[in-house]
Amino acid sequence: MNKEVKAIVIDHFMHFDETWEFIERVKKEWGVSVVVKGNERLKGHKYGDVVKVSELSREDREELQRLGYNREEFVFALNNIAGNHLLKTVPLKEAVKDLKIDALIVGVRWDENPARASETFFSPREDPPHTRVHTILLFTERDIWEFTLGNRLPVHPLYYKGYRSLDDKYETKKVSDKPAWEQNLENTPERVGRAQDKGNIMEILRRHGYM
Ligand SMILES: Nc1ncnc2c1ncn2[C@@H]1O[C@H](COP(=O)(O)OS(=O)(=O)O)[C@@H](OP(=O)(O)O)[C@H]1O
Repeated sequence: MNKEVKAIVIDHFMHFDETWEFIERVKKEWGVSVVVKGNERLKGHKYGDVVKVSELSREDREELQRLGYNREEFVFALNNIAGNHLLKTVPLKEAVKDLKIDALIVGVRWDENPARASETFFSPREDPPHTRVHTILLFTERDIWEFTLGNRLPVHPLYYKGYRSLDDKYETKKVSDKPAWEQNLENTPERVGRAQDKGNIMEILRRHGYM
């Protein structure tokens, strides 16, 4: 892999241990250069803590204002708009800015969520200015597994254990005892084990820079 190409991992402080082990393994085996970026201003909070907006840094308060969030508190978790935005989108935007990234390749797909269904392959963004490059928009979940297993690509160990779509360790649920690729991919929802997909959270988050 070209050493100039960097992979960015957004650390929302709630990844599974297996996710970090997997990242280390891929780094070593594939020689991928990985940059880890989190919202360090929020480090130290624990999952479920109630965070007061008035105690946030100016940057984070401004981010919540832009989002139209006007409550006084939010829960430190990914299942709500404020927590998710500050822990994922904000560090992502800061990484794009700090690393002076022109093009960010993101693995979102049309069929994952209605909020992603009209995404384009090259998607210009303003805050900060860059282009999102969505190379696998047209893949189905089945296509992903056929490509991954067919080419013997490394597989995150939790997919063997019945998880179907992975995010944080507190709220991502295992949905079967079968490996992800042996599940009924065509007739059951891929992201049912994901808290942040409830309601229209994803749509609002995406308007503000979410993946
Ligand atoms: N923590 C973190 N760090 C860096 N990049 C990330 C992260 N989470 C999601 N992504 C990117 O978003 C793509 C879609 O994955 P998900 O649908 O699981 O994302 S999300 O959690 O709803 O954003 C995902 O594509 P894949 O890596 O192909 O799954 C990534 O490009």
